[in-house]
Amino acid sequence: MLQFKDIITPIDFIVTEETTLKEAITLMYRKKWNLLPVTDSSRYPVGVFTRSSLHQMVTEETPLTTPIKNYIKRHVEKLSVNTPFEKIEEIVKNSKVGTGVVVDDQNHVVGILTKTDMVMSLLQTSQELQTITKLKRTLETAIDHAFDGIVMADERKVITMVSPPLLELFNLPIEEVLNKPAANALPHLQLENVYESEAAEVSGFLEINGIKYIAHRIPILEDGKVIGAIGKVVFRQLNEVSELFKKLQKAENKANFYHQQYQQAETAKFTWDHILSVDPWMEKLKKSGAKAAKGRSTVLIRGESGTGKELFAHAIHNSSARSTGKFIVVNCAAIPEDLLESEFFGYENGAFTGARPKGKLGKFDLANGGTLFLDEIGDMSLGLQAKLLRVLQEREFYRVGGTVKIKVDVRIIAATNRNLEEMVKEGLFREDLYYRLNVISLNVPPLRHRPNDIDYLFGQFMIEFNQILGTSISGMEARAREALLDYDWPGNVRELRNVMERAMTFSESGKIKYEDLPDYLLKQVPIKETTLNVSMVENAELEAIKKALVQVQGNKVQAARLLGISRSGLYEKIKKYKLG
Ligand SMILES: Nc1ncnc2c1ncn2[C@@H]1O[C@H](COP(=O)(O)OP(=O)(O)OP(=O)(O)O)[C@@H](O)[C@H]1O
Repeated sequence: MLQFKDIITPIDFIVTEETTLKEAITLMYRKKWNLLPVTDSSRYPVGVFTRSSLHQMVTEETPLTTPIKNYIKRHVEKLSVNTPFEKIEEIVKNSKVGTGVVVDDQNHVVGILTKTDMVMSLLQTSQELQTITKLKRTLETAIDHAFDGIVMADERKVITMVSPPLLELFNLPIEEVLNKPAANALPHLQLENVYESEAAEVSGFLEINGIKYIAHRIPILEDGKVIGAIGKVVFRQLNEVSELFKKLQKAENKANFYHQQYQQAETAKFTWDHILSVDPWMEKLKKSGAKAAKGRSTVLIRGESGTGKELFAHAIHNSSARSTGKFIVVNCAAIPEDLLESEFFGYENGAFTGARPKGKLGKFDLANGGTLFLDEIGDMSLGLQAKLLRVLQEREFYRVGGTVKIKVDVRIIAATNRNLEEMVKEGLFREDLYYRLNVISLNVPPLRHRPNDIDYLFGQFMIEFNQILGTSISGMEARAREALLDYDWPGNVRELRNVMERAMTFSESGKIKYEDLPDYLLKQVPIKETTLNVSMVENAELEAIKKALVQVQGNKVQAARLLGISRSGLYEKIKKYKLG
């Protein structure tokens, strides 16, 4: 009779509390395991080191030489090597973890047992079992609960069984797979190969939706004839551990890395294709931006923080005639007031104490022949506004402490999330500069006004973060999705991106769950715009009003003019639709 001990994966190493992070990663990577049993020197179990322990150490940037002892999970899911075989089905069904630690009679760790191990051994030893129905039921239970994807085909190369994780990975409904020829339903797996080769094989790394996977193809042989095939698709733990390993080696700092890279490189990294959206208004805005790019006029990009204003600036530069020139970013709010002038115009030798002896080039010099992106222009002091206006008018300037006029050919793109008109009224922003900058104005709508984008961006960021983080998240629970759609995203796309990154880092199950979302987001009382009972015509009207308000930054007089209705008419509608 088949026993547990016949199907476990034996261990040929000892991991103790003193094992270092580096050794643990190397082992997990080499063995392709998602759990290491930790023992004392006599092999008595003391805990387990899991994928999430590893994740935590990497995220905390723990040095590679650190012992793993403080990151071990002390609760060990133990299985006796003498467990009767009939209990397998029960264990597969009830165990919450995908991998158990196997101990012998003396409580020594002798191996580990994964659900996939069980399935594979059951398949290979099927002839030994007498009752076919029992085998089938056990097999189905195991397949349903296996962590990896499993598929079986019969002698006609038709699929007879498939596991849920595999369907999830390829995003296929079961009807399109079960009882269909393997070559049509799951062409990427190439299961049909083994009917000819009669030998088991393993694919290289394959990829779908940013998730890397490996396909094992195993022929089922009877009297030298292939009577079926089994495909095993390993993606979850393998992917995560190997990606983490690679990432650690490169000492890569995920998102920050990309951000710094594009900020420092002085080139515009993004094009129109990087501005992801399915919103018709955004599409229009991208077209207007592309048109504006062709000229040399100043462009003013407006919109709330995190809506993608900087992306627009990059894309304009990249699709302009000066795309081979530099793209220089200045965040007007981030530079201390007393340094702003020299940042912009540079300084001559010895212009002030502490200045470098050779002088310094300013952003206008650097951007010559290219584009200067002035982010947060609304935060610039009045004094500097006057100087900027002069450069924009005369296209020449003096360095700080300099006497020679410098001529430059720079295109200005400015961005702000502040209400410049109000600032002009309050005397905080120069009116003449406002008109100079506001030649072409693009108003990027906030995310809450483009609900279809919210859903679309989840999917796109999921693909991107699967690649960056090395995770294999294939979807989102309905409840989590609802919570995210209900939220009003004050931080716009930047916030959505961060929430996705966080949720994908914390997710343990291959799907983003409600619990993976930050608390502040769940506690917010949703804005119930959708509970308003409006007809289709009214809905169109509501949309038009919302768009007009976004376009003019909430200025109701301008919005009414844009819509061709009276101001009081607009106020009435705002009240009706509860927009105010
Ligand atoms: N449509 C979009 N598609 C993909 N990514 C986007 C989109 N809009 C914004 N992002 C991402 O959101 C983040 C914020 O974008 P960006 O810095 O361009 O916003 P911003 O409006 O300039 O913000 P701020 O006003 O705070 O400077 C970036 O990581 C950017 O890549």
